[in-house]
Amino acid sequence: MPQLYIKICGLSTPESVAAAVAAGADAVGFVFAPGSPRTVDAELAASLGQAVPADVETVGVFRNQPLAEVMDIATSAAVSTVQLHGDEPLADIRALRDAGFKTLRAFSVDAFEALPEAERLLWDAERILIDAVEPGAGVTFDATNVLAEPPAGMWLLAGGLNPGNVAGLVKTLNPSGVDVSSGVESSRGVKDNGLIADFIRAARSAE
Ligand SMILES: O=C(O)c1ccccc1NCC(=O)[C@H](O)[C@H](O)COP(=O)(O)O
Repeated sequence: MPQLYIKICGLSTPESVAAAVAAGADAVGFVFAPGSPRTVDAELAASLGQAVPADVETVGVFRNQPLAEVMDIATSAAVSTVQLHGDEPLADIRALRDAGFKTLRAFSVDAFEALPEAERLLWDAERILIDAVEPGAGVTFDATNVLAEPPAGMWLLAGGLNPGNVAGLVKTLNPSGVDVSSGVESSRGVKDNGLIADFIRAARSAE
């Protein structure tokens, strides 16, 4: 079975990027969606990304921004992967892949459950992330329905994960990976390097 994919999101300092890489993260996320306490600009992300080894993905997180703006920022920041966290269509994901980016499409659990069967089958071929309704808020959601009908392809679980609950949720829901932001912070938007290491250790203990 492939190793659990672990993404640490919302990084904005060289220290937290180094902590995530040293602890064995598979991906580090930079938020480009406006209005978040974690928002960084392309220049800062590009400089943070220089310390990231090639086998660790650098993920730019966007929400309902025009595709041209996403391409422009992702290119300037030199991220390997684009995560779309709004209502973006499959066509945007395909355009980004054609442009050379790896992709990750986030759905709130509500939006995922509301997808018509035919559309859900299309998304099964993509890497997707199932999140709480408000991204980056550290809130968990009722996973009963996800458990009843989990995505068939590669999918990450997010939403209120922390070092104390991640192992249990991985064992119960069996996602391909996990994504965390608030649960590894000492205060909103401020990463705690000890919690980052604790989270990755706890997640790996469930494999
Ligand atoms: O982190 C944000 O502030 C954010 C803002 C706008 C869109 C997406 C955002 N984060 C996306 C993530 O990938 C988070 O890691 C994910 O929502 C989990 O967050 P949390 O519940 O805080 O662990």
